[in-house]
Amino acid sequence: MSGGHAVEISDLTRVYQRGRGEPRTALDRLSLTIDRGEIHGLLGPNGAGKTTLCKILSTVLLPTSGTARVDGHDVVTETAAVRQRIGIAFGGERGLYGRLTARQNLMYWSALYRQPTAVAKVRVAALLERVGLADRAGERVETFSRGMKQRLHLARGLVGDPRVVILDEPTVGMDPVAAREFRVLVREVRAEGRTILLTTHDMAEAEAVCDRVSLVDGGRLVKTEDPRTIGAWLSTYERVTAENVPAWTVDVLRTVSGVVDVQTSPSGSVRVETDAPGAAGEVLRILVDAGVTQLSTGRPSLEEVYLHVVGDRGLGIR
Ligand SMILES: Nc1ncnc2c1ncn2[C@@H]1O[C@H](COP(=O)(O)OP(=O)(O)OP(=O)(O)O)[C@@H](O)[C@H]1O
Repeated sequence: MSGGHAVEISDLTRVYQRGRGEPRTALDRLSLTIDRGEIHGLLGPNGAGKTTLCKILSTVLLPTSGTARVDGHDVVTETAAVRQRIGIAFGGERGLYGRLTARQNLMYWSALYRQPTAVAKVRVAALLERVGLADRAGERVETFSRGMKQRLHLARGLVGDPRVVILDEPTVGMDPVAAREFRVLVREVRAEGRTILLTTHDMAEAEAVCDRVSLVDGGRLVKTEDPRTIGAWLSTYERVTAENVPAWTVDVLRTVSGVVDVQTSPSGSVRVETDAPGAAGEVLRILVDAGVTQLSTGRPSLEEVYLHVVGDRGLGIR
């Protein structure tokens, strides 16, 4: 094992140039370090640059400028060393052969890693056990549930015994129980001493599984946070909706500390967003004092909180 961090990204920039069209900057001087044995979340909306970063780290795409190192090895000048150390598992159907069995899929990947068949057989059996698919190993992958396919993806990512595992949107489309089981598995993979980079656009997932989370937007690193901070953001955001609110009360609500947005409709209904503890309580008190009787409170969605944090620029969140 080399010294330093598991992943070191410095001023990484990637510009896509399509024909004569406008160049598109997918990564913009992004710097980030990931410690060994860490589960690092990369959280961002569609088009933030997450997949581009994963592709550069796995040596299938060249950066325009800047550097990235995996386990001390440069992704551009030491591709062979990086490929030996990195495993990648995509979400969805990409890269799995539905008409082959789970075991055959993994044997195929082992062959790509040039593992001798006898060694591969032992390793594949252990991996299928590891991800809870040993009893379904001989079945065609097309019969698998979404969660089972994803566990097979993870096993595929582990075929080369990598130091760093990249999981690109691993739980997209999974039901909540399967997603929770998958996160347990991810933690077990970390417990084996591996480092995990997990991309997601789901704040709750980032909070549930990651040791640290980096928010990316428009190819830039917005900030790296402890996931508990994200949990705190979620719990401080509250929304109050009310009907038949007098106009003068709306003006008062706008002055309350912790109120970040007040939306009104012609019918007299009002929606107030708050981002500080106690602010929603103060809003309710003002409304009740003004004689408003139709009131409700709730929490905004994770996506709305995310947009507030990175700045709402109309980015498409799934
Ligand atoms: N091959 C390409 N040619 C041109 N532009 C591209 C190409 N690949 C990605 N882009 C652009 O680069 C930006 C970042 O894309 P990227 O796929 O890395 O984002 P992402 O965060 O992974 O989003 P998603 O969650 O949708 O996959 C987007 O604006 C995208 O349109």
